[in-house]
Amino acid sequence: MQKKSARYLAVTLLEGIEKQHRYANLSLNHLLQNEDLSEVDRHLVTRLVYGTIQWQLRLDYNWESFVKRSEDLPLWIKVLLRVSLYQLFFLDKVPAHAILNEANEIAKTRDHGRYTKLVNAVLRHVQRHGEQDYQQITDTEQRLAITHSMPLWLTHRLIEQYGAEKTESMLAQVNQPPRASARVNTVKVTRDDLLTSLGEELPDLATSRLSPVGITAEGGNFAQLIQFQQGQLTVQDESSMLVAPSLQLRPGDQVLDACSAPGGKTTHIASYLDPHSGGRVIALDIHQHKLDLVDDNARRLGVSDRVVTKELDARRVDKEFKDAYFDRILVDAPCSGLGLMRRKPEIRYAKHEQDIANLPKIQLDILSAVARKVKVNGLVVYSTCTILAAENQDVIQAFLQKHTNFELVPVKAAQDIQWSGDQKQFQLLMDDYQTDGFFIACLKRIN
Ligand SMILES: C[S@@+](CC[C@H](N)C(=O)[O-])C[C@H]1O[C@@H](n2cnc3c(N)ncnc32)[C@H](O)[C@@H]1O
Repeated sequence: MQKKSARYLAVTLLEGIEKQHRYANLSLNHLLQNEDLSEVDRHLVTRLVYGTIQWQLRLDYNWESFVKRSEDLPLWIKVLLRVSLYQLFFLDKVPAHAILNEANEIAKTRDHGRYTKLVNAVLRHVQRHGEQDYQQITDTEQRLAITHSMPLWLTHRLIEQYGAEKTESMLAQVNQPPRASARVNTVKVTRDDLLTSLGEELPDLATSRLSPVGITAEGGNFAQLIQFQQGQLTVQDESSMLVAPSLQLRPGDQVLDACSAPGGKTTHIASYLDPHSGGRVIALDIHQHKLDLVDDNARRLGVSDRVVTKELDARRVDKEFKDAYFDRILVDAPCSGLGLMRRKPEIRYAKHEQDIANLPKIQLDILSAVARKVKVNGLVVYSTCTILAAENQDVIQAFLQKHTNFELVPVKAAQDIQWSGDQKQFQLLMDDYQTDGFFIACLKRIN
């Protein structure tokens, strides 16, 4: 059998991601593990998959107007055109004739070659006329949506919330390659010692500007290092590392982590606790298979002695725990994840306004259910990896209206961090420190 080319593999993978709503990173890892590809081809497939998803709407804008009833075309043609245009516009080193030839070869293998002429005609046309000039789009929302490849409804919501200028700056950041980032596991090693041992292994290694336990690198993959297997570090975005310090933990605290899987924050919380003083974090999740990941992570990071996992819908905590039992509670709520668009570019197209409309109720229900379980003077931290007020500030406002025995207190961080907007509610945006978008609010029970 003829070996499949990198471009053919990228087209097939992208088709599957879109049709079956799969995660790009998981699908790509699976492909890279199962196909026998050279290093060059591995890089090319990775670039084609992420780049094409990132710029999808902008790429479509460049061909759709030349094709009648473009929406009726089979998905594989749309994907093939996107992958080809991505190479024409973004990859300087690939000659145009090679891109067109390969697209032609792929088109011949599908649907009995029925669409080969169309694919060739569209690509020749775009090659002759070049990329569209987006500055010509007079409507601001549409211009930003196309330029940065963001669905129009989402661009509209962001402009409404943050204004056009901030939205543009944020969106420009979203399509930049993110730095790799990891949290040092201080249970096993100090940051300085780990940096020394990582030495030359990773390019452009640096300490985080947000967290005293964060490290970043220009490229590379922290999860492939021996230090990862040894539990000296774990992969985590710098923004997520701000959650555990905001709980202001003490060694003997009883902590509830209401939505814990896969355990990034549970294990960070655990690093502040001392099992000999009775310190413990109970990690809940609605899915048992995800809790297995929390257990695996706790074992690898050497904190199993202070982590207890339990399958439970956090809205049902009443069945399991007495009121005022915990010193600290974290609700790292299920959310739209729109703050993660840099690392998961497909999120922006997979989420629709109606999916998001249902989330605030679930978020508020979880927060309200667990709030009774914290002691007087104890803290409940609410966090999400999204940037929409409906899932963040509005949830907090609705909670405070119903729970007059709680007040908002400032979010404590170990390092000086600047953010715009309400200073009591921490909303980090992707362009602030080139991290994921993240929200944290700290609620204190006052009686
Ligand atoms: C944002 S993720 C948590 C990430 C995690 N805190 C970490 O740092 O690795 C939200 C989690 O909430 C879980 N979840 C969703 N609904 C839930 C519910 N009603 N009760 C408990 N967990 C829930 C999901 O399965 C998911 O694992």
